[in-house]
Amino acid sequence: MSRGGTRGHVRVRTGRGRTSQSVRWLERQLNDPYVKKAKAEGYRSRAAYKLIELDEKFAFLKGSKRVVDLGLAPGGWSQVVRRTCPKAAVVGIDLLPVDPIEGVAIFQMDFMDDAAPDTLIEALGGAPDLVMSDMAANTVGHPQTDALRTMGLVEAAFQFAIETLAPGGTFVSKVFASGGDGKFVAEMKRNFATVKHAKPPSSRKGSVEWFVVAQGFKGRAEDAEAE
Ligand SMILES: C[S@@+](CC[C@H](N)C(=O)[O-])C[C@H]1O[C@@H](n2cnc3c(N)ncnc32)[C@H](O)[C@@H]1O
Repeated sequence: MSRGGTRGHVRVRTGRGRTSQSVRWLERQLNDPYVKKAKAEGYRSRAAYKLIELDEKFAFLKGSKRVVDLGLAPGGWSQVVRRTCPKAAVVGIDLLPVDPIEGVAIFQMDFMDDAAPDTLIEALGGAPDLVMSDMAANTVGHPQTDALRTMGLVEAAFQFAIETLAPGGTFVSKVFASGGDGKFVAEMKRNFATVKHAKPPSSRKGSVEWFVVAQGFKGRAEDAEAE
């Protein structure tokens, strides 16, 4: 390993001078200021700063009482929620195992499993006021397929949000490119008072990820009829 260039960036060299994909990933991690910041501040992932920056812009975390974290591994977003709202009940789900986080009920299961929504809501003990999804499908290296697979997760997360959120609640989700087709955006606008897209500074420029922040859930018609 040697230091190259005038900025003191770490360069990782492979034996034959060929830079493999994993070496490029390692080089990027070593040089990433958000990775260093996360380590210094005790966050498990640089992703934590995406939520922090979105909250600085849209102010949805403070006052949250029940929060769902979809695709939580390794746990940066849940840590941010717990630090901002220490009294909030938080439930998270991921395909991967996650080390315990105080105050967070963690489920290792597929969110697409039919039992997932009820499992999460039962553990939360009531309607969430914030549903967050940072889920991303494993990439297969074909950009259009990768985007479609992740948008499938986004749509499932959105469906879950509108079926479970308390009125006035917030849905925050990673989306690919500009956030799906016009029909999907229209559906979000029909259900929330405001729908905004943002790319926080910590989201890598080369990444096609964006975030949608939908605030002021209008509630379900059937709930209004039941009152
Ligand atoms: C970008 S990471 C989340 C990072 C996290 N927000 C943090 O702050 O540490 C995306 C996660 O989505 C999870 N994921 C993808 N598909 C899923 C599914 N069907 N059910 C549950 N989790 C899923 C992946 O396993 C991965 O851990």
